[in-house]
Amino acid sequence: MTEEFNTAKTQLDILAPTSLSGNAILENPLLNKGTAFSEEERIELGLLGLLPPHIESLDDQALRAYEAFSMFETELEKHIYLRALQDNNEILFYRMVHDHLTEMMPIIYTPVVGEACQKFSEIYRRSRGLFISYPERQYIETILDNAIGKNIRVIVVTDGERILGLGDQGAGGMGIPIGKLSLYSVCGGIDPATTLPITLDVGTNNEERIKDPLYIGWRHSRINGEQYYEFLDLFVQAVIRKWPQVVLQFEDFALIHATPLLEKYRDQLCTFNDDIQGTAAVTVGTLLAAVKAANVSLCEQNVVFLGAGSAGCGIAEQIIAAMVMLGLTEADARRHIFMVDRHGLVHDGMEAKFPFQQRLAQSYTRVANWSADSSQSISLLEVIKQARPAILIGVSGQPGLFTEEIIREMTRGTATPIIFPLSNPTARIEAEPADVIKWSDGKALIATGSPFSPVNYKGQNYPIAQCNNSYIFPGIGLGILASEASRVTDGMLMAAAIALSESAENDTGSSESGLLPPLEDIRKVSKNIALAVGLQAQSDGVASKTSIEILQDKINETFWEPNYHPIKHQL
Ligand SMILES: NC(=O)c1ccc[n+]([C@@H]2O[C@H](COP(=O)([O-])OP(=O)(O)OC[C@H]3O[C@@H](n4cnc5c(N)ncnc54)[C@H](O)[C@@H]3O)[C@@H](O)[C@H]2O)c1
Ligand SMILES: O=C(O)C[C@H](O)C(=O)O
Ligand SMILES: [Mg+2]
Repeated sequence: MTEEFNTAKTQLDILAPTSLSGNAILENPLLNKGTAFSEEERIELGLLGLLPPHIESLDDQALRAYEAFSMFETELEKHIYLRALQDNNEILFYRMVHDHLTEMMPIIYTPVVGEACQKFSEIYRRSRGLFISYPERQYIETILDNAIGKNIRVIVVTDGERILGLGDQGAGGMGIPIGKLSLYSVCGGIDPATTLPITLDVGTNNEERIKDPLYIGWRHSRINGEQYYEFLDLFVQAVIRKWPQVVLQFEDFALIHATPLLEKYRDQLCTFNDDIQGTAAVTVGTLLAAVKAANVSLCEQNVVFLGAGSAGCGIAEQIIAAMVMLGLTEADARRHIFMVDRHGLVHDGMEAKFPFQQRLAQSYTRVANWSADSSQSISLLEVIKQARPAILIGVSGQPGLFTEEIIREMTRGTATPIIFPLSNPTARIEAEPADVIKWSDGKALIATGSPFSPVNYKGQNYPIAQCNNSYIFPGIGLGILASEASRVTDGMLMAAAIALSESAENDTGSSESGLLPPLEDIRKVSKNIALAVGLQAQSDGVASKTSIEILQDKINETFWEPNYHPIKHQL
């Protein structure tokens, strides 16, 4: 056991002593240690006879649990097993995931969590987190009171409408907040007793789900418009009243709601939208590492996006901010960004639906003669031929759109094309890394949203970085808690991106993980991000000033590790 483990704090420090006894303890995943309860605890807590006599250590238990995990054949079965373990004994679950992060992260998170959301009703076993359904809106306060943890510091909330690239999964979307919060704990050291996954069940427009006799959600089409925003406001105001300091992360909301909700609430509490802002930070961080590896300047590159949605527009704005930070004027920076959506290049001669897309529209006079035919629609291929980008980012949720022709055209225009097909889960990716390597003859620098093994091409190994917001949000959460920041500023997100790129630089060359540091280092990376975020919060005036040393100590103190601690009984 490492020293880091021995000195770390656990949620049991906070929970123990307990007034519970007997089965009530074994039924509580935050308290249950199973066969690891000592003889003294078994006597004191009323557990005698409820457990087999041999007393085990956490390491012994982890060995058995890993054997059991390895016996399952499908990834979904492994997911169900790990989720059951989490609901039975959280410390054992976190120890397992911590010790086998590279193997288990894709099982509890992207991509397998996508299938788990689609089949959530079939595989449902036991309650976790809170479901707040529209018909129960008058009970919101009571529902929040019913949360198991009483000192909630981080909430991830979804309404299930845009689950990865899999669309509307209704109440099944709950898999996403559960998975994200597991990463907050294992990668960012956030005590699981202080986290809370929430699903706002506002109905679903997914016919398959509604017709499914096993569907666990409210069987009703989605509410929308004013009703929707009133319901969301009831929720957010109740959260502010109950936990005014909480970090509220919005996750996997549909395009029409994501930005308006962020704009409405970002000045009311400590909140951010992970798909817009977390994704932007991880992508800018990875891009900074990529341009360095390609030995080019970001400000001299054109950047083309496929998908002008929440993620695409969020990333684009942060690239513009990075270019401005590096010396361009904002107007010049905007000229480098080309957003291609369903109807081709977004330009001001067409009707762009949303203000956040309009802000990124190219001037039609500049691109008028780019169209291959007489229509005003300018395809991705035409944009690449004309704009000669070095960077291509896919956030369309549509598989296969980075075709051989597209990748070859990218390779024709630049020595080291930077190609990021970021759509999740794996089946939604714009192009498989192996194809991108082949079509670019090994020249492309690649990062994907879902995990991929290294590609072997002509005898050389090409590691594929996983540019997923999971590299960012655990560190942001840790930085906010440690610095007690009251808001999430744009500066804090940029600080997170820069800290990630610096961590990447320190690792590049030695790692198997390409442009980003290896997952095994994620906790160190999260601490670096947390420090940068906390310092930026202080400079932005949303956290009290301290010295770097004090902030660093606070981060280390806050950082939770999965260890057992003695539990005492209290009447
Ligand atoms: N890697 C990551 O960390 C990360 C983070 C966020 C989102 N994503 C992925 O990115 C994808 C999009 O997420 P989002 O939140 O932006 O969704 P969104 O619904 O807000 O945006 C998707 C956009 O793609 C456009 N689109 C659809 N079909 C298209 C086509 N054929 N050609 C061009 N554009 C098309 C849509 O019109 C929409 O504007 C999802 O698959 C999601 O899983 C990845
Ligand atoms: O959940 C992920 O894997 C990343 C991102 O938040 C997404 O919605 O795809
Ligand atoms: Mg998401």
